Amino acid sequence: MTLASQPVLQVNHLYKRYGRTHALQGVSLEVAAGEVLAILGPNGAGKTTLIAAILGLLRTDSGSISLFSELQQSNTREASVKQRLGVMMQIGSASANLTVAEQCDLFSSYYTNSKTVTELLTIAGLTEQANQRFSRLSGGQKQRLLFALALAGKPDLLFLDEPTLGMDVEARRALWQHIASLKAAGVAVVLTTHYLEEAEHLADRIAVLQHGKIIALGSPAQLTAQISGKQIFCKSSLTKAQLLALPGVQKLEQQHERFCIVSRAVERTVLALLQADASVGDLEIKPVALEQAFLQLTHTQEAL
Ligand SMILES: Nc1ncnc2c1ncn2[C@@H]1O[C@H](COP(=O)(O)OP(=O)(O)OP(=O)(O)O)[C@@H](O)[C@H]1O
Repeated sequence: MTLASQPVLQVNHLYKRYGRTHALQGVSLEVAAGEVLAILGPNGAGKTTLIAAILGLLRTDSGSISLFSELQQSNTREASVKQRLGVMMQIGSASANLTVAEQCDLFSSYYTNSKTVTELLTIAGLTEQANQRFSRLSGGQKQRLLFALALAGKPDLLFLDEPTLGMDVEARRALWQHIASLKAAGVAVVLTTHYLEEAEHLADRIAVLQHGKIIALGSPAQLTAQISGKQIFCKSSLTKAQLLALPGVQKLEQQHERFCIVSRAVERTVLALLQADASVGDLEIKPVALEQAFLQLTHTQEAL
């Protein structure tokens, strides 16, 4: 491995217990410069614990974390490392009484090589709201400001926890574009999201966390390829019960006038469908969506 391709973050066999709860059970992962890693997982999976451990905000039980190729102590980070990290705060942790410009000024002052207040206002799209108090902003505006503040120190490694929560579609797309340009500039990004479309759109790799373990790690295409099923879209005069009874069918949904049938034996399902209903129309077969892959992965694991 060349120096340029050294991971900016390496997590090895990380364990953390809270009393009898195993929050992290041997988590290992790496993130390279210019890579976007999405961490997905159901509530309580250990996402927040993992990110807090990486940031040095808690003492882990065992395992190791390296940042920028340097082994880190469990619950502290040197100033030189902090200068290279960007973290998007939760809305509740921002100072409600400061104005937008004051928040930008405060965050710029933490870093030796920082963006200016004007630059941060532009990133947030809040130049006109510079003198408004944080508490007066809409939910989406607050999220945009918190995103901009995370960039105040021109980070090499950026952590985004549910970055587009509460944003409308337009603001979400704009933020996605911004993340893509950071990635192109070599910034490594670790993000958590509940929007699978977001993970699919942004992430080079997705780590699926459940009960403190990584149960799947790979590109969105690799994750969906792990799932044997395919989606069959069609218009049909059969009833839902008849469609569900076709061979190989795992799941059925009605989407406007079309059905979406998830099948683990697509050829057999389609053959039986055509035999049972000669009027089938608008037939289309697609790989399963990431959402189904995610549900199947987490359910399979739950059943083990
Ligand atoms: N300070 C704590 N004390 C005790 N248990 C904790 C503490 N923090 C987290 N836990 C437990 O550890 C497990 C992992 O929690 P964590 O908050 O990391 O999950 P998460 O994936 O971030 O969940 P969510 O999506 O709901 O935010 C959960 O069972 C949680 O109850």
